[in-house]
Amino acid sequence: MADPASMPSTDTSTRPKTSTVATLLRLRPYIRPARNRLLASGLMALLATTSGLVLPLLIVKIIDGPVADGDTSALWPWALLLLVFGALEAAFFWARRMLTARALPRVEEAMRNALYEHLQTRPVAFHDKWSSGQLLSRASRDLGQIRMFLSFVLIFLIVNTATFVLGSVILIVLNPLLGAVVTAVAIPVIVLSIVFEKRYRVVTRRAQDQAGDVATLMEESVLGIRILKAFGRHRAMDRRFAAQTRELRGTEVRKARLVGVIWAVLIALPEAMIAVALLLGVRQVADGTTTSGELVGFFAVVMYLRWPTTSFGWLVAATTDTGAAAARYFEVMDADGALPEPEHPAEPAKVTGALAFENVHFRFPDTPPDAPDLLRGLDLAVRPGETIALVGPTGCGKTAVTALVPRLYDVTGGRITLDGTDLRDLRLERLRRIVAMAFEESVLFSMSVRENILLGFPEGTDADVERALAVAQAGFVHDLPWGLDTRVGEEGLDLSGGQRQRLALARAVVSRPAVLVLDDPLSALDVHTEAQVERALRSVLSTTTALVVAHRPSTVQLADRVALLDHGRITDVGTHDELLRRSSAYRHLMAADTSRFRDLAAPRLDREPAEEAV
Ligand SMILES: Nc1ncnc2c1ncn2[C@@H]1O[C@H](COP(=O)(O)OP(=O)(O)OP(=O)(O)O)[C@@H](O)[C@H]1O
Repeated sequence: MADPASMPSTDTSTRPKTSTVATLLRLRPYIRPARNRLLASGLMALLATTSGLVLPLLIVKIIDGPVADGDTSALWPWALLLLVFGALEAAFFWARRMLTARALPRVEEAMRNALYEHLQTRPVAFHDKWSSGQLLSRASRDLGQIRMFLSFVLIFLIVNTATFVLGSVILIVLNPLLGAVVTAVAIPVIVLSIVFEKRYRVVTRRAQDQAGDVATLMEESVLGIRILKAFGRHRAMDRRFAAQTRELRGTEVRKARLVGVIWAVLIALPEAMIAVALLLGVRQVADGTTTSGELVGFFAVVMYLRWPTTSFGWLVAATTDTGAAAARYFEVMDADGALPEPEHPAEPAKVTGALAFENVHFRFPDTPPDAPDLLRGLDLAVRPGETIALVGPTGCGKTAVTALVPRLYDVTGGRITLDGTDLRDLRLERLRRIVAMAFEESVLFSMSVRENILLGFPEGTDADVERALAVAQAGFVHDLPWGLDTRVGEEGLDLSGGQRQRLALARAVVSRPAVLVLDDPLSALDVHTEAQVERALRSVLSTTTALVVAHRPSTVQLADRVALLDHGRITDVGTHDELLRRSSAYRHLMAADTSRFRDLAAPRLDREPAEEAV
């Protein structure tokens, strides 16, 4: 469970303040494969702008030449040139788009794949801390923003700046005084953009985080829709969702206001400068210090520079949005804490399955410093082929103990050994092939039944699958519309809790693992199906070392011995009967179910198991 204080939150005040440029520069490794295309695309954009800038110069020539002389026949070559440069501008723009059209989705794909791989390799502790909505919004919205920036904003930022510089040079050459007046606009534009970027950065980051929170709530509400409906809470959730979207809207409006202000200023400033230049220019024509052709040409260039100038505010905003999106992306990518792999991994030739917990201490990473460890010197030895039931009061750490065996978490003290080898000396991949797990909550993926069962054992055959199905008493899959090929999981056929649990059990046993860890794996089964599964499971457990979290006496029956977990330690180990005799704590735990347990000691299997709805 994540501690709210340590959750990635929408509070932007505590984050390291890396500049937008520094953050964007971190995109370089991803852009590298598309670098040549991006450069070529930038070149095309520059050529397009240069071709466009030639057009006003041609107009000067036409007005001062054929138009002033009244020589219509001399007009044609100029008109043709106008056409050629106009066509060139269009062709270069087309080439620019084509160059980035294929390359940039690849950059986005590479970044998304890197993020996915990173998430897959992060330890469970990382996922405890991050909400799925925040991760989803980073993988979708933020990466989309980065692609938009690379395909459009970055190029125009460079090209518009280059156009402005080139255009300013032309203006100053055409008319130094008017050119100086018009290009002086760059100074307030730059100053205002810097001020704007600083303020906008905070707001855009807040908006992106709030969008992530909205995604989280949306996802939780969709996944938990049955619970919300059953408890009649959908209206309350509506209100909560509306409150979050209202907050997001407020931030978006603030963003829009900031953009509106800078946009208005960046339009008004050049217009004011143009008005001043126009007055001065008309006087110059009247004085005869410039020709009307030169004045028209000058203003044609000025008009050409309007978009690069006015778009600057929008481009700065989009760049800042992207800086914040990239920061959010790298926040996830920078999160480390991966379980360390051994430098010199042990390579046991044969695994017998002797599992030993030696003075194990454990606390979840986000446990407050003043809270005691969850496991406080736990000792337990499981012999090869033995099944131990782990029993204890709710919340005492049984699930935590099981999670330590496949190293979903690492012990914080002591060690766990397999055939005498510290688990941390085995490569994770090797360890997770030795240890198979079935959790109480059985998650199935949107894949076929076969793929779900062979998830951790892809080389398994249909015979392996059939054997696992028999152990898990999951023959019902053959009655599904497409048998083993039926798609289940979120996008597939809905299965009952008991059916899911049996598939999860089949997934755990299919590879005949040396060590089997089962966290209350039969909790969703009716008593008769449970008894059948137990009978079939016994054959597997006779050859496998197993640790089984048991809440019900019927599950305890599977075990050779029972370990009682209390206050972070194993307080007693023995057979069920021994513990019933000597441990009042155990008797207390089992009391509620003892009568049922006695019944199950000789289960009546002559009746048909209750049917579970598909
Ligand atoms: N990811 C986590 N981060 C922090 N604390 C956690 C996390 N998971 C569980 N806990 C806490 O650790 C304690 C032990 O949890 P655990 O699930 O191991 O207990 P359990 O004995 O399996 O309980 P139950 O019998 O109810 O399944 C609980 O107090 C729980 O709130």
